[in-house]
Amino acid sequence: MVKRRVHVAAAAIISSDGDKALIARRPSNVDHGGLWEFPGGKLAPYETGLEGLKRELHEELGVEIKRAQPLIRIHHEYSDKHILLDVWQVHEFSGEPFGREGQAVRWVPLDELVNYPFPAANLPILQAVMLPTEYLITADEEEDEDRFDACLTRALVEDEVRLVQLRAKSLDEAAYLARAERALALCREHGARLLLNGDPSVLEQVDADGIHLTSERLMALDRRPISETKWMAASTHDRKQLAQASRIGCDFVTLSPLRTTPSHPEVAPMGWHDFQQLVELAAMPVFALGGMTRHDANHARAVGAQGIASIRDFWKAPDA
Ligand SMILES: Nc1nc2c([nH]c(=O)n2[C@H]2C[C@H](O)[C@@H](COP(=O)(O)OP(=O)(O)OP(=O)(O)O)O2)c(=O)[nH]1
Ligand SMILES: [Mg+2]
Repeated sequence: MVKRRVHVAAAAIISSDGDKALIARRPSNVDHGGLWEFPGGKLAPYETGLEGLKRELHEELGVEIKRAQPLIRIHHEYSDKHILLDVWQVHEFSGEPFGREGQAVRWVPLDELVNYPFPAANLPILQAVMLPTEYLITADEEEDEDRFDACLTRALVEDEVRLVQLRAKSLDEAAYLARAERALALCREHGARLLLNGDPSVLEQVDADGIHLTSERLMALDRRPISETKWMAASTHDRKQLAQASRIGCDFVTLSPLRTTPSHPEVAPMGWHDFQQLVELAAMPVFALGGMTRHDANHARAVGAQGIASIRDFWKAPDA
């Protein structure tokens, strides 16, 4: 049997304070009935994703989209069909949403979305909704602890970074743990999440929000090494590593190098075209890495990425 291919546009509508998303309950008599969903529906012939989404949100909720940005595209095999979920983040709309088709509609705090039953294809959408567009990676060569704290604090306060990876391969274990505790305190103070780049067991010593695996660690694993209550990210560079990240259940990944960087001058950059092809295959949010700055975030989103990851663009002393 050739499976039907269905292209669906769906919306993560975010409240103006940025804290909640609007979800709806599917009627009990349709497929995935009774489960919660991001409002939207199937595209009509010749409609683009955004055109279809505008029509669906008008029909289902009575709202008009004013500003929207691509969030994530997910290909998912259901037993009877292949579905492409083309998800947009809606930042501005007019009208007061209500269930025009009689469906229940609810604003839910982002970190409570996981408590609602969604169709199987939706897991990466929940991760994408919870993640910011920028991922700071701390500078490895940083030796002075006061300067480290100052640089991290500046990025948290001035750049409003909310997702941080502590990468410090040159430190010995005791120094790394000490730096991790301080970084965690600073991140907590500013409402940011901290992932530790290292062996997963490091989470037993520092209660950070998750782990970031090197591509080498990623490829050596045969299952998820930490509980679902922590985040797990990984560094990837090609299709094989992306497939492995998906197999062991990474919540998100970085994909690099997009451009040539001073830290890896010998590695050939993939450029936006190849990057886009790889992201389309990925089953989780992907951050573009390698010569990226905040100015690249919109472009990264337009080709399907969650956003950008960078060391250099965020790592500056306060007076620099
Ligand atoms: N809208 C939406 N559909 C989802 C989500 N997750 C998911 O697997 N789906 C699936 C369920 C359906 O098979 C398909 C969407 O179809 P739909 O029933 O919303 O289509 P529609 O609004 O055009 O409704 P209809 O005119 O066909 O009745 O995508 C989601 O978060 N939102
Ligand atoms: Mg629908």
